[in-house]
Amino acid sequence: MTTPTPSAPAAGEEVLEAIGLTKHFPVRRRLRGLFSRTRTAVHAVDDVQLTLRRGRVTALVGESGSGKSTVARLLAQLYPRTAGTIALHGEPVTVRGGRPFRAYARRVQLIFQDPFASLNPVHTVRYHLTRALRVHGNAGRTDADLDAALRRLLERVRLTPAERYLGSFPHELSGGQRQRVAIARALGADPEVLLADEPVSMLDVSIRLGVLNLLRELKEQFDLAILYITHDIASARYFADETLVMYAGRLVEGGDSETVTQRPAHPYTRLLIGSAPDPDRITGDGGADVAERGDGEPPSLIRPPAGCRFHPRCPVAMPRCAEELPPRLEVGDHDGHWTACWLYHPDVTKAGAAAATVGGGAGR
Ligand SMILES: Nc1ncnc2c1ncn2[C@@H]1O[C@H](COP(=O)(O)OP(=O)(O)OP(=O)(O)O)[C@@H](O)[C@H]1O
Repeated sequence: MTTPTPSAPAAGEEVLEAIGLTKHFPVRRRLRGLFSRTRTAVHAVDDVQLTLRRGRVTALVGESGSGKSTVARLLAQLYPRTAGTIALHGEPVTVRGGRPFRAYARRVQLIFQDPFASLNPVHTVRYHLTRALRVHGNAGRTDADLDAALRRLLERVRLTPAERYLGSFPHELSGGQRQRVAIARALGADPEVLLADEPVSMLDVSIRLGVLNLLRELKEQFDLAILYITHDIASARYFADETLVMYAGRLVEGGDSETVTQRPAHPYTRLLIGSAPDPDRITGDGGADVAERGDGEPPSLIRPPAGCRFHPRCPVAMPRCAEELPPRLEVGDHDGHWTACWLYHPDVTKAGAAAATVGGGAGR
């Protein structure tokens, strides 16, 4: 793991940044469309800006299909992007396979939702961890070095005594233990960034908190920058320092987790938080799993709605919302709290204030 040195960057320092990150997946044309000039594409991610900082968890929250996993895969450089920049410590990076990819993966590791699928069933824990250590040059020179490194990794994810787990195959472990092995494997690279794509959503409710607490401890111990992808906004409040809300491929709100979850500004975030309680939730208060909510459908990402993508479902949409894309606007209640919603444009807030003065009504 990164040992703090006098020149080590301070906690909170920017590690990985996405600027205007965009991914459109081309759609294969049917015979009828072969003669048409228009190319169709799934607009999975559009113009995403985000910054991951040392020692901080950033949650990316949204319903199924909103583009969260695509953001993680783009940040991991597993997909080429359609547009935008990914910068590591301020340096734009684009890598496609080979040695540069390995060097990048040493610093930026991805953890998947399903630890069973991501671990090879025919190999033991020892094999998986040894491979990660070797690929990233952290296995040492002797067998004793390797043994010590393996033990350290398992201790870090609280799988002790190590001997009990090293010879196990994935099917011999519980879901939580498998996810801990997947986390240990990621740590084998000694990364600065962990991209955790729904790391607990496949796990039993009773063990989710344990795995999130482990990630939090690791974040603190090693000053990791963590992107936590989830559809459960309540767990974002519990676990993340900052929360970003994604709808239909675009970010619609962001700020510190307490503010975004307690004083949501965007009508979509409000809907997320106000929806029916979800029995699968990690914590008992507030928030819900939008993927399970019944009201309204996310839009087609092949022909996304003009203006604000949420306007067809929005209970307070104005004519402008269907025409113009809202920019990021300061909400004004807390430093850094922003939303992409016309309700927060100075024109609208001033008109609201005037109406409130005259009639004592109108507000957001
Ligand atoms: N390889 C691909 N080819 C074409 N379309 C894709 C591809 N991968 C994702 N998509 C589409 O991009 C959109 C965003 O998908 P993505 O998996 O990123 O969403 P998500 O928010 O992570 O959803 P989930 O929580 O279900 O994983 C979806 O409409 C999806 O169908």
